Amino acid sequence: MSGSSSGSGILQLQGASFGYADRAVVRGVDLDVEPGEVVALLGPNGSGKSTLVRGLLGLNEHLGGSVRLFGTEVERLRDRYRLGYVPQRHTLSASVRATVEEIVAIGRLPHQGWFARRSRADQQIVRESLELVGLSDRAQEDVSTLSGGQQRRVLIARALAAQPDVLIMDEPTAGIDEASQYVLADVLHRLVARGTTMLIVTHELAALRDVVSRIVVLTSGRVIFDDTPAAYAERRAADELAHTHGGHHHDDELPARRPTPTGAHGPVDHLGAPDA
Ligand SMILES: Nc1ncnc2c1ncn2[C@@H]1O[C@H](COP(=O)(O)OP(=O)(O)OP(=O)(O)O)[C@@H](O)[C@H]1O
Repeated sequence: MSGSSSGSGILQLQGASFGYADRAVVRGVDLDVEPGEVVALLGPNGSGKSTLVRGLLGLNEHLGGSVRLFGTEVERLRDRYRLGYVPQRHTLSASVRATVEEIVAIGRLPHQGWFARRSRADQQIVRESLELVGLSDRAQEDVSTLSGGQQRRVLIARALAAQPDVLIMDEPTAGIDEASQYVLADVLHRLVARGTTMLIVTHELAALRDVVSRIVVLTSGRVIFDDTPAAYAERRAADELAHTHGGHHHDDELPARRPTPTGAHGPVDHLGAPDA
């Protein structure tokens, strides 16, 4: 990860609202993300997860509150490459004729300029990015010959090649088979080991449960939960319990439902539900 920050935080949102034209979809969000945190952003369909992350990238309207990225007001941030973005459900079109390496090298453009040649250092960073996502052996292949999951990894490598200070991923595991989801989770583990700060929109928390250090839940555009995976598991267990017993009480069922106390990275068996 490159670059120094004028503030210690990566993302600092206070009462932040984002939306389209002047319709706020995400409202009053307070969120501080520190270096090294891996935050999963959960919520039902249409709750505003993509709107929030795309708002950070300046891809929709910032309608209120304060949004600071790396200590700088979002509107004044010049080095946009510091936010690495892997968009939702995006694969590389078959109409693009390019090798895996060429796609990843696009990530170096903010550093090298459009017309400059790639330096040895650029080439080394491209190689390292490919290695991190486990695609070194496919570098010279046409991207269109890769599977959906592999293409998703190419896009992660492209984002990493820009050496961002935070990696924002919108549903990195969506629409790919379960085996590929676990390969992707391995890639994310490697990034965690390097201290990469990540904000991951996901519905498939089960595949990422050992990766995330914090869970934020959005509902109808508002943050309704922000805590550790262990606290989230406890909350879900308590909700399930209330739901199961609602009104008529069966004492003999209680112990089976009691949440297990865990650490931040402890087992979080209840996290597999698709929506928060
Ligand atoms: N480009 C857009 N213009 C106008 N409204 C939009 C646009 N994109 C999304 N919305 C609206 O914003 C709301 C939140 O959508 P968003 O895609 O942020 O939710 P989400 O939580 O990411 O959903 P999903 O899990 O289905 O991806 C929805 O009502 C949606 O219709």
